[in-house]
Amino acid sequence: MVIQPKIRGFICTNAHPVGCAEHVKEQIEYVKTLGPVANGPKNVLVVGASTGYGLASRITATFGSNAKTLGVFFEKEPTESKTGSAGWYNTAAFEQAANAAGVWNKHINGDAFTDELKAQAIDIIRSEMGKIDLVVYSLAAPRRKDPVTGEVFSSVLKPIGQSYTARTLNTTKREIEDVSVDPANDDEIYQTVKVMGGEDWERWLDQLNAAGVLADNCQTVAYTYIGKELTWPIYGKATIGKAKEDLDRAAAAITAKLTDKKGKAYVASLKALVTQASSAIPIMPLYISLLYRVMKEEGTHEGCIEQINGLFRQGLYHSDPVMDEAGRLRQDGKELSDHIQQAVKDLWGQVTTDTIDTLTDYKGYHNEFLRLFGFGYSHVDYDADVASFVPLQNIIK
Ligand SMILES: NC(=O)c1ccc[n+]([C@@H]2O[C@H](COP(=O)([O-])OP(=O)(O)OC[C@H]3O[C@@H](n4cnc5c(N)ncnc54)[C@H](O)[C@@H]3O)[C@@H](O)[C@H]2O)c1
Repeated sequence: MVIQPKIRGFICTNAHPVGCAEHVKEQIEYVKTLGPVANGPKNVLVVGASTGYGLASRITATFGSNAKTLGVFFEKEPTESKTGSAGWYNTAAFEQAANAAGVWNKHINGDAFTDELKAQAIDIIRSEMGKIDLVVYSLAAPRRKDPVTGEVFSSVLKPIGQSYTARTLNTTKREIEDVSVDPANDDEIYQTVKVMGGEDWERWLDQLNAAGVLADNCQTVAYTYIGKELTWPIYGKATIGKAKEDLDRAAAAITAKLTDKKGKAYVASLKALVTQASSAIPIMPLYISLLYRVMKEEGTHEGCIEQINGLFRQGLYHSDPVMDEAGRLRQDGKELSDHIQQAVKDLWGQVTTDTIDTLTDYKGYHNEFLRLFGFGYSHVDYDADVASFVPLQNIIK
């Protein structure tokens, strides 16, 4: 079939297998050019492994360290008549490259919040991998069913305390407009923490630890975004920020429980980037379009794969990693530097619908958004007939 992008609001509802393979290939090439990660991981579990930061983590572990990876994700399987989701096609391309390089890789497609999936992962680790020395937790999900009570929680992206009004870029209309978001109530805050906080990360580590499948000196990392004044009202000091604060609590709890094996849990703060998750956050399309413009001009722009390689090479596997006062690993220093934030703020005040293309890098933002779904690659023929069905050989049934 011929596959063209179908964009609905902030999401693209289909994906292109050939373009997704390009998206993965570029990241693999980047890791290879940097060479091996010194003392890198050997046996890695990546929860949220198919897109964004989790995919970049899996690629870095595989092609920077020859590590075995078990990837967990929630993706739509393609059929002969329907495209799959981007994460499925990304994984197909990843799997092909990892198999060709002779590096073990398997995947589980399902709900990572369930205890059944965790048990399934533990079985595979025990029978096929050996003890895990790195667990990457990179989930971005709108809902979570509590595995104990069965209650379903939903996350919201809302400010806390007062409503928030700001200029944003309406990506459907391609216009600058004001957006107002009402503050969350206590229940919405609670539910967001239940979904995006540290509870499930901790549960993963508890169950892995109880099963005896964690190696001595193992590490685990969960990803956060901290930001600054410009994004605090809708992120850092909003519902999602509350959930992310709970990661700090969970990191301390996990580290305490792993004392015997000298294990360590880290929260890593990463740069704002276009991913499926971030494009859903109000004002982020404008903030990121302005940030890209400013950081590209300065030559300091980075994508997921650059950020994760920085995290592995200067953080997780560095003998003296740079940490903030709360013990978090940071890769967001350049984004949060005063002069970059000030430049973004200045442009934010000036930009109008007519100046979107001159004052922001919306073109770059939009192209990167398309690439998340395998579109927007100049050397891929989007009029060509391609098979939508792409099987995964190494998927656990
Ligand atoms: N994008 C950013 O700007 C940014 C910045 C800093 C930190 N982060 C954080 O990084 C993490 C990953 O975000 P991302 O932007 O890469 O998101 P993403 O949407 O690209 O990836 C989410 C991943 O989670 C998986 N997933 C979602 N629900 C699942 C479920 N129920 N069970 C199993 N897998 C499930 C998806 O399949 C995918 O692999 C998040 O914690 C996010 O807050 C993102």
